Amino acid sequence: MIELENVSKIYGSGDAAVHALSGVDLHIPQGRIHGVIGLSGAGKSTLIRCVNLLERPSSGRVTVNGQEMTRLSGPALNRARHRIGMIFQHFNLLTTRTVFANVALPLELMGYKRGVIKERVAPLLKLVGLDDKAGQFPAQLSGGQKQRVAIARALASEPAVLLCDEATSALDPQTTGSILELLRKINRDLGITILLITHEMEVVKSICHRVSLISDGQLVEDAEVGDFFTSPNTRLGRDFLNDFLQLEPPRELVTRLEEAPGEQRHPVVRLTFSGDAVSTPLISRLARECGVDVSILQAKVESIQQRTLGLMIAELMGTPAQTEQAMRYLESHELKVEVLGHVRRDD
Ligand SMILES: Nc1ncnc2c1ncn2[C@@H]1O[C@H](COP(=O)(O)OP(=O)(O)OP(=O)(O)O)[C@@H](O)[C@H]1O
Repeated sequence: MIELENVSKIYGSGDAAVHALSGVDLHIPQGRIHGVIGLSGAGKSTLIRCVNLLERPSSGRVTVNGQEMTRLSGPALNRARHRIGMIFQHFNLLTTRTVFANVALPLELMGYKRGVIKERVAPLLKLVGLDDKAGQFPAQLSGGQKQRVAIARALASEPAVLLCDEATSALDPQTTGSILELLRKINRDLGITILLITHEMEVVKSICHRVSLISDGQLVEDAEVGDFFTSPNTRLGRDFLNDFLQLEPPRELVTRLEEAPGEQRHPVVRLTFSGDAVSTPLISRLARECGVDVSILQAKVESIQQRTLGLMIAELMGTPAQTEQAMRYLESHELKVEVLGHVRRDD
């Protein structure tokens, strides 16, 4: 449905050249919601704009709806773009047009007659919950309502694919939730494939089936959302996850953490666990089987797409041999164990 093969994009040339995308491969089957997440400047906007050729890749191949976009130009490219809707962070509505006229615009440009346009726009406004706002102007709408207009406009040409460029980044959390719910409904009921870019893990967690992580123009991870949230493969992925879960050791403890282990020190660990491990009483078993006491400093359980993810920061109290055995024991039960540092035993 959406296929990027070895796509690169270089802005400028010579010393000023910026390699915004390098050798990106991405395959998104029909009917999926795929998120691309990355830090600012990683290449997210460039990637999504290469899908409908708002940016033409410097090399590589882009295929959407079975059509090789990178071979098209002029009217053929315009026709192919009608099957690809797009929404933006700042909505990009025409301020002098009413809600109805904004949604009608792509149909007017495609040469549809007024009667047909009316027939098409009315159900779209109903779908996005704005059938009572047809005569209003963008300035009279809230941010969430403006994005709903933009979604209706993007759907007017009956696209098979919807591209969302940071579509909720300008919205408050509650409005974000309602826009994500609308996108989920569009995907489910209309079967539209959605590619979205975001810097917010909450967006990925809420609606994406699969996620890619982009860093310096390269895709460094590509995983089902449940897998990404339970065991990211890269340092950057773990940073995104820890940031999202906000499970850091208490500040007071961080100042006392030392890197080196030793006879007089206890390890402080971050434990990540999912599946059966969440409901197994592993902590009490550590005491019984390894002679290690566990002081829980922070803990939380998250539910991510039918999977439960547990996180804990804990101090393991025992001799170095006992705490080492405890960590091996936890790992043998599929827990991920990260040693954050060591604190002095007599602290
Ligand atoms: N038109 C352009 N000309 C030159 N460089 C550009 C252009 N557009 C983007 N870049 C550069 O390409 C790199 C990737 O930019 P891009 O906007 O794709 O990243 P992003 O992940 O979307 O960032 P943000 O989240 O801040 O929007 C950055 O180094 C950026 O400065």
